[in-house]
Amino acid sequence: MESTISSPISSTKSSPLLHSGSHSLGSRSQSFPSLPSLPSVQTLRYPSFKSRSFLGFPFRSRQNQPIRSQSSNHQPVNDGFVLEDVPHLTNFLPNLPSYPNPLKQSQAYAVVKQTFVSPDDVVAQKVVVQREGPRGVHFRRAGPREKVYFKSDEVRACIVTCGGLCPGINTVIREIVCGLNYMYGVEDILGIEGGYRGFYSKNTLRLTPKVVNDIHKRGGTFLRTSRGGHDTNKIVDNIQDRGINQVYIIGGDGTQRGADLIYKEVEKRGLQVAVAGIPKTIDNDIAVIDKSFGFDTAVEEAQRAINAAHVEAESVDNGVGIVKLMGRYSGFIALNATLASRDVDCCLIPESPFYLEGRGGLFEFVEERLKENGHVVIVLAEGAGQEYISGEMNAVDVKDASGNKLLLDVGLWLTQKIKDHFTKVQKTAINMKYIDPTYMIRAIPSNASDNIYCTLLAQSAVHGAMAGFSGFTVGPVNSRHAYIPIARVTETQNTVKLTDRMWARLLASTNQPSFLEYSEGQGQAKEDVDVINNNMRATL
Ligand SMILES: Nc1ncnc2c1ncn2[C@@H]1O[C@H](COP(=O)(O)OP(=O)(O)OP(=O)(O)O)[C@@H](O)[C@H]1O
Ligand SMILES: O=P(O)(O)OC[C@H]1O[C@](O)(CO)[C@@H](O)[C@@H]1O
Ligand SMILES: [Mg+2]
Repeated sequence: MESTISSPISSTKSSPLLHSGSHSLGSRSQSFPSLPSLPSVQTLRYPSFKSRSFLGFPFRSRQNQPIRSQSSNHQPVNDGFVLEDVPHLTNFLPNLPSYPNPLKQSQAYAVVKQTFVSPDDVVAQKVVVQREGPRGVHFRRAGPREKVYFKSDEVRACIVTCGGLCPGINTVIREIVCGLNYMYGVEDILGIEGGYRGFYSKNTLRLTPKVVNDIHKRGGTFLRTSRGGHDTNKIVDNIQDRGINQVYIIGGDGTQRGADLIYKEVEKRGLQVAVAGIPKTIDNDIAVIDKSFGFDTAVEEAQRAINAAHVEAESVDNGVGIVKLMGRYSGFIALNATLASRDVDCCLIPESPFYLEGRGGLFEFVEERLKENGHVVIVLAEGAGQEYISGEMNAVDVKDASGNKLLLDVGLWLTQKIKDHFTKVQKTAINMKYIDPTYMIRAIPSNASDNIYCTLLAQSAVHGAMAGFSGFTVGPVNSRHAYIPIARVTETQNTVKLTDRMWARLLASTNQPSFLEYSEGQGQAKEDVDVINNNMRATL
């Protein structure tokens, strides 16, 4: 079992260096077999010196000298190291046998200098650090391990895809199948059809490299998908009944929550089942990882819609082009598409409340741009301005089968508002072109760089499962693939931080209003401004 990172503290059973940390991960309460008496925590803080020498991270300054503390005792500045580790099957199956990794014999890895990831390799969550600051949170580096905990001919793997579509799902499916087969000689791979409910309501598909050979060229998911239908007990019963021992779960935050429950139930039942999550979401709202797959493809596709809106708007008098993009709670697609395009005058996202009337409002801005350029292009994320629309329409909350709030159409609402303002208030005719490419940007196949990214994710997930890790999500953290505890990626949602430089870059690029200005009597309701300010505070 890969326990080397843990071993320096194995002799310090009651060490204060062990802590449950701010990310104490609830029920993941098993210790590693080599550390039978460790407290039931997974988040470990290491002693500065031990961790430094043991982990082989000589802490060096730019002159290649060990960095010394400014303070009196000249200890190397190397404390505050935290490993947020993922569970391993041997946590609850301590006698599980291990085997040499068959990759040793693989022709693909024949000339690789270092076939296996060192058990000591970790990935830092923060790469911008202060010289004297704590070393911070780390995750296990993803990749093949020297030992595996499954015999290839005893593996029965399954793959399931849940939630909304996203470019690249088929590439991930393909590469899990090919990775298992070509790297580890696994032949028994099942596709679960139609999301979580497919475990107990549908027959399985047999997946081979031949069956999945071409699927990456198509959008969507070869296995189909669904929302709702997560019944942990029924799913795990089914996993058990079918003799499945590796479960690959591709999906967004909801799916990963479901995967965590599956892992916990598997652990409770003491099953030798590796549960691996592969994060998928077009909204890029999954925490910890750098970026979700398919996001770049979607942003690229969004350019076509923005370009069309711009061409239409600039070809007529007083042309107003509006493009609605996906982004339920996070405006990353709109933000990135705007920054990439340069044709956008204003970008509206859920994280940044806006207002229409009065000084600093959207109407005033549109009027100015029309005067200046004769046309204006607005990009908005579907989750933007929801509070205003539902307030005006007295809308009741409607949810989808997974419990996600169904959004009101902000694109249509804004289109109407702008039209009304110009015809009724300004008495000016405008030429409105509204484009809604929301599903078009996620239903396409992934581009080249997303395809490569998907391949890495799939192979990392396969290596992790074969190595006996379970209850993990794989993903890039500062460009290095890591195994992250599932609960860690679902505890928060990744959103655009208005206080980060990226949003400032966008404002600097479009020169749009920040909607933070309020002047009494200018039409903007005081309550709306309070909402804006509260939201701003929340992002700080
Ligand atoms: N808290 C939860 N616990 C267990 N299962 C969940 C939970 N939330 C969602 N699920 C299940 O996960 C699946 C997908 O969830 P959801 O529809 O929210 O999409 P998602 O995975 O978040 O992806 P996306 O939001 O990118 O479309 C559904 O089958 C749903 O039942
Ligand atoms: O596929 P559905 O159920 O229409 O859901 C659409 C939602 O899914 C997402 O694409 C996330 O997967 C959101 O951007 C969007 O709000
Ligand atoms: Mg989701």
